[in-house]
Amino acid sequence: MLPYKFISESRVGELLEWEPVVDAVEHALKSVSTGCAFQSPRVKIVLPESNLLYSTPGYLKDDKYGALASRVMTKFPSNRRLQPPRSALNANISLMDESTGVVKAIIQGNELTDWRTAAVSVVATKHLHKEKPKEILAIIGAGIQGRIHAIAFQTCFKFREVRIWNRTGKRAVDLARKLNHELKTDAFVSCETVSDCVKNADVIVTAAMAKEMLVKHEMVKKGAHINAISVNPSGTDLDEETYRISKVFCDHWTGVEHELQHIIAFGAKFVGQVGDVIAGSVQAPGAGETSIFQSLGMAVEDCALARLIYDLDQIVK
Ligand SMILES: NC(=O)C1=CN([C@@H]2O[C@H](COP(=O)(O)OP(=O)(O)OC[C@H]3O[C@@H](n4cnc5c(N)ncnc54)[C@H](OP(=O)(O)O)[C@@H]3O)[C@@H](O)[C@H]2O)C=CC1
Ligand SMILES: O=C(O)C1=NCCCC1
Repeated sequence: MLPYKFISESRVGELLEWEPVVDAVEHALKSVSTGCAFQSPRVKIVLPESNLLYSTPGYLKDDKYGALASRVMTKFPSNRRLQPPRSALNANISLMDESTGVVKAIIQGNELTDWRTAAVSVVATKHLHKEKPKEILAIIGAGIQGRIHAIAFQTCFKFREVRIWNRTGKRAVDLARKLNHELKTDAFVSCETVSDCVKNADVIVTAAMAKEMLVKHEMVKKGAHINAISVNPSGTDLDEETYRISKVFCDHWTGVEHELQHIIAFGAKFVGQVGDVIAGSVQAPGAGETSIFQSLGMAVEDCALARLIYDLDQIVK
């Protein structure tokens, strides 16, 4: 018998639903603005063959989603070429008792990472693109994050049209077809060019990990909101001018200082954390202002989800 609970990927998948996940990450995002988030910048170790090991410990002080947790994640990009292919990112979370520090659960963390990242983009869009049109969504990248963002956004906002572009075009075509079938809709369409995908979109998600700047400022509608998900110190999915002309928001300042110097060097001005807008200390972008949420991911988001999963595992049979 293990001295802690083990919660597998499949159990996590059974337990999660969008409404509570969005609520949990909204608490986590707000906590950075209210003194309830205790976390450090992400620790990253470069392994042979440029593989990566990340560690993100944190403590979220919150009645509903408070938790002490630490995530260990690896990024082995060549996993996608294995037979059968495996996810490039693999994560596990240890959840500790808040009064003793003793580990009470190990949670497999890939589903958690996918859901929380998409839910964070949903919350950023809700607060930074408030009362603005949400008719057309453009998704750049049909990998794991592209897919989960498509599902989360369609569940939470119901866009009239969800366009998907991917470097390997067939993956976008297949994803659009599969999602139309699974969600019983015809809203999902694939696009052959980035420009066709982004044109007139109200909201854009970039999750392509690209080395080239795929989205150019002239493609982006004035007043659109962009969720830039990719975490890539050597490149961005958006061009420099898009950063310069937009109001740029982050999840946490320490992450910006630590990991986003290349974007600051473009002349991007970070105006606040999403949590500052939720807490009311920074204004949301106005009508006609284009906004970017530059997502990095942070420990307190994992804390909130680990707590939600642990609590649900106790009550859902
Ligand atoms: N902000 C956060 O909290 C999180 C961020 N991430 C980041 O999100 C990004 C996507 O992750 P994930 O979906 O899991 O990865 P996947 O490996 O599942 O998908 C990668 C996607 O990027 C595309 N791509 C790779 N290289 C290029 C290129 N040079 N030009 C254009 N497209 C390219 C791939 O296209 P193709 O199919 O043609 O290969 C594919 O669509 C990563 O940068 C990851 O680090 C992930 C989790 C959390
Ligand atoms: O989920 C996170 O946090 C990630 N961190 C760095 C790389 C991509 C995912």
